Amino acid sequence: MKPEPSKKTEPLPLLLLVEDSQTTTALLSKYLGHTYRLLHAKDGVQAWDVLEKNPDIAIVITDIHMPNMSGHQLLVKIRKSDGAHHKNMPVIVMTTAEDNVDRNLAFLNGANDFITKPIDEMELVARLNVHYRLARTIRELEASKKALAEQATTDSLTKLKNRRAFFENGTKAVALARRYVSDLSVLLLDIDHFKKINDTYGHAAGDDALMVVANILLEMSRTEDTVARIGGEEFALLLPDTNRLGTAVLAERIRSAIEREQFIVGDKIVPITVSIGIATFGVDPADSIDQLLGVADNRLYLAKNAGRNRICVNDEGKTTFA
Ligand SMILES: Nc1nc2c(ncn2[C@@H]2O[C@H](COP(=O)(O)OP(=O)(O)OP(=O)(O)O)[C@@H](O)[C@H]2O)c(=O)[nH]1
Repeated sequence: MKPEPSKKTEPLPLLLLVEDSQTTTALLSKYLGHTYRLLHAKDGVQAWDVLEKNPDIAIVITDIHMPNMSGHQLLVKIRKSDGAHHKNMPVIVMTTAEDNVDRNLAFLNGANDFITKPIDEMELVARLNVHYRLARTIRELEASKKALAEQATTDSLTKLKNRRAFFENGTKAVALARRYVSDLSVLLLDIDHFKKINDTYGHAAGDDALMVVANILLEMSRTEDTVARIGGEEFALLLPDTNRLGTAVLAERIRSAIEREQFIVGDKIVPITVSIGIATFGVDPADSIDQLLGVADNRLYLAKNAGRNRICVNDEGKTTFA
């Protein structure tokens, strides 16, 4: 009846027993000591303290009537807590067989199950195991859900945000900038003659070059910016609270940092340069993230046509606002 740990080396799960009677505590310790590592608290107040200090507690079994803080009050506190871990903790209450009022109240307060006193060892272990396994499965499902959501918005090569995440964040950012009349800019960057890097040094070297550019972009941006790879050798930055002057300064800083980077393939230093177009919401004729990126794309095209390795900040092909 042991709760099968998922790996052989995994320690026994941690169980918090909340009980003021020494006799019951001794009995349950005897029943459960082989299958769980036990922590003990004499009332709800102590139990809460132990829970706060031990985030790896996997399951709680609690008496109802205790001094200071009852099992009911403890349950309410657990279910109302901020951390998802406590909130979803399996809690089993101990009641007497005839105590259906307490039992029903415990369920209303968020208990997962109950066990009646006098306690039957087999039943106790079986019920604990069911709830332990269920909670573990839920945790695993939640972790894979989180990982899948992360994957859906991440570029697999550079680990930057992907095109989808850029447009999702961009749509929200445009709505915020419109509502609060705040600054919002985009910066669109394309590696120059990237095909030549691939053709001359191979696809793996091309991938390395993409990583180099990605890392420079991450280093030079703020945490609230979205840095995305939105195409093969095309990157876009979403810059909240950044006006067109600030964006032009950042664009030039990025261009020059990439130009200075010593990108080495084998024993050769391979120069990488980029062309950049920028656009600003509320200044340029754009009502949506698609249109904003469209304006930046036209300017990127102007930068390419003007000879590459340059930024373009307006429709006249200027490189600065000076
Ligand atoms: N290594 C590598 N290459 C890629 C990846 N995605 C797209 N590419 C290549 O990127 C190149 C893009 O070439 P082009 O669109 O002609 O542009 P370019 O050579 O950068 O020329 P300009 O943009 O005009 O300066 C193509 O050779 C694609 O095969 C990738 O993930 N890894």
